[in-house]
Amino acid sequence: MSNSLAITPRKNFVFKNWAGIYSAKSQLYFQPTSIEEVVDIVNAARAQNKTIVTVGSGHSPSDMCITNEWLMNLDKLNKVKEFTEYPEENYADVTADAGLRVYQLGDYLTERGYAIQNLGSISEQSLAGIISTGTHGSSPYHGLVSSQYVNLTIVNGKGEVVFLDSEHNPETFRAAMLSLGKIGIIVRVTIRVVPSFNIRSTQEVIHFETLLKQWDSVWTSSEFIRVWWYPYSRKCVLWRGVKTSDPVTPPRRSWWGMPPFRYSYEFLLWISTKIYPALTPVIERFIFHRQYGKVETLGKGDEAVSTSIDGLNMDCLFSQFVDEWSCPLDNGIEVLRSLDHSITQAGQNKEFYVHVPVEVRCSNTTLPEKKLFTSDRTKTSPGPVYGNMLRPYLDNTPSTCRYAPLSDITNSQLTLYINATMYRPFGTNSPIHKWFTLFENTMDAAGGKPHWAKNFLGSTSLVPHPTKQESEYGDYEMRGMAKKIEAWYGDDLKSFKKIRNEQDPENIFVANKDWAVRNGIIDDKDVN
Ligand SMILES: Cc1cc2nc3c(=O)[nH]c(=O)nc-3n(C[C@H](O)[C@H](O)[C@H](O)COP(=O)(O)OP(=O)(O)OC[C@H]3O[C@@H](n4cnc5c(N)ncnc54)[C@H](O)[C@@H]3O)c2cc1C
Ligand SMILES: O=C1O[C@H](CO)C(O)=C1O
Repeated sequence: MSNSLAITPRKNFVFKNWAGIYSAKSQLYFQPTSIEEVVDIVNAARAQNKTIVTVGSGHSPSDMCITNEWLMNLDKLNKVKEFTEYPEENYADVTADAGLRVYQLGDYLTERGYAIQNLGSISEQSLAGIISTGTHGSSPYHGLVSSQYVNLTIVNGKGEVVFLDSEHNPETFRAAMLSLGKIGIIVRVTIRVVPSFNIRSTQEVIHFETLLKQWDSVWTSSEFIRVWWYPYSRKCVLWRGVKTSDPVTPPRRSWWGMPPFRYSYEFLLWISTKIYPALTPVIERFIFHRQYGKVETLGKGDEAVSTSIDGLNMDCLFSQFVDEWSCPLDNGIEVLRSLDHSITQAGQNKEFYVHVPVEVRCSNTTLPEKKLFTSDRTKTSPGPVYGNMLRPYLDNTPSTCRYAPLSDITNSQLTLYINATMYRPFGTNSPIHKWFTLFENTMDAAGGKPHWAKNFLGSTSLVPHPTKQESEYGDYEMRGMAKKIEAWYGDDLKSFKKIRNEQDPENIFVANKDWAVRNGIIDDKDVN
């Protein structure tokens, strides 16, 4: 085991996450340029009894990447290594260093006529980070982004380079596909990609009640679909997209996309947060009308054609807290009615106000038993070409949904995601505790679980040994959900922990221990 290093780390580097909520000064900050350097750093950490957090693009909203010990980032391990086309099968596999960002891979693939199959709202993430917390987009056909990954190479806590796929170490592959950085450092990935496609989307303004009335059919009406809910306006924006080979059209006009109006919106949010919270519903209605107009447009929404990345990504506006949960889509009407009622009541009682949009999305994380036939696919064929058909142990979506072929998909196959966003105008905090607690209780009662990356709060009653009283926590401070997480994930969590202990017996990756213990991923006794 080596104690000296060829790579020179930076000292006292301060990491701040994208939202700017959390920051920490690490003792040493490494940006390795090769897998060999990653191995050397892990071995040096073992020799010096240090822990390592690997951070991707730092887009996780929570404090999960916060550490005062060693911090690693793979922005300099970012080359495409191999690109293999399978023309008979109508897909290609691309192997790249895990520090490459999603948008960088997108650019590489566009030049070769290929595209990533499905994405979330942004493309800033690293290829390792995007799978490590269970990132998803919104589609009745596609699941977690990790379902597009064919294999991973990790450097584990013993300094070993381990190749993982469905045949080699499938159980470790399941753990590493959603690992929260706790199984090993992902250094290389292979992703299955499809011929490039554009997306023809329609954007309709609909009444909230229309969404609920159409619940049974709307989610399966398009390959890509998402809803932005504006509770005080009682309106939703229904965005639906299909693959097309048609050329890109000019982008939709965006009121808040223009700098003076964007600033005005943020300023109004600041006033409502700091001076007069009861203005929040008025501001929501004002900006909704500016951005989307006053007229309902069901069936006559405005159309646009964009590249796949532009179509799937969105303008996420300002620094924000986000609390996102999944639950069975079948429970959606009940959930939305309950949230709608609570938001209205809270506003009337001046208890709390919410920011918008509340994002309502779906995914299909069911998996077929056999590889799908792909030889007859065209550039615009809907649905996934799976990279693997294994469910990550820590997949937070309902495990009871069963696979059905595309033509037979109904709401029962689908996961509902609801994302509660609270902006931080000009980087200042908004109160979130009352809203997020109500949101979490509602989603929990609907059979939900939190997205691992986000600012879920939990409660001291859910943490075995809370270090503070409830009253000592800050408004937005995560209390943790260990007891719930243990109950929800059961044997899957036990398997994850067993594999974690095998891959990282010296606890090199138990750096942000507080986050992991308060959420039941690590047992306190194992790391003391
Ligand atoms: C504006 C915005 C929009 C978003 N939109 C969506 C969305 O639409 N859908 C969705 O599901 N999520 C969304 N997210 C969440 C985001 O996709 C996840 O937080 C994702 O994990 C971030 O990737 P990253 O590269 O920034 O990873 P980081 O946030 O840096 O790290 C996340 C986790 O991955 C681990 N990790 C990073 N690199 C490695 C590595 N090489 N090896 C092992 N572990 C590693 C870290 O240790 C950490 O546990 C959004 C976030 C923001 C801020
Ligand atoms: O975490 C997320 O942020 C955006 C919303 O602004 C999004 O879609 C997430 O998911």
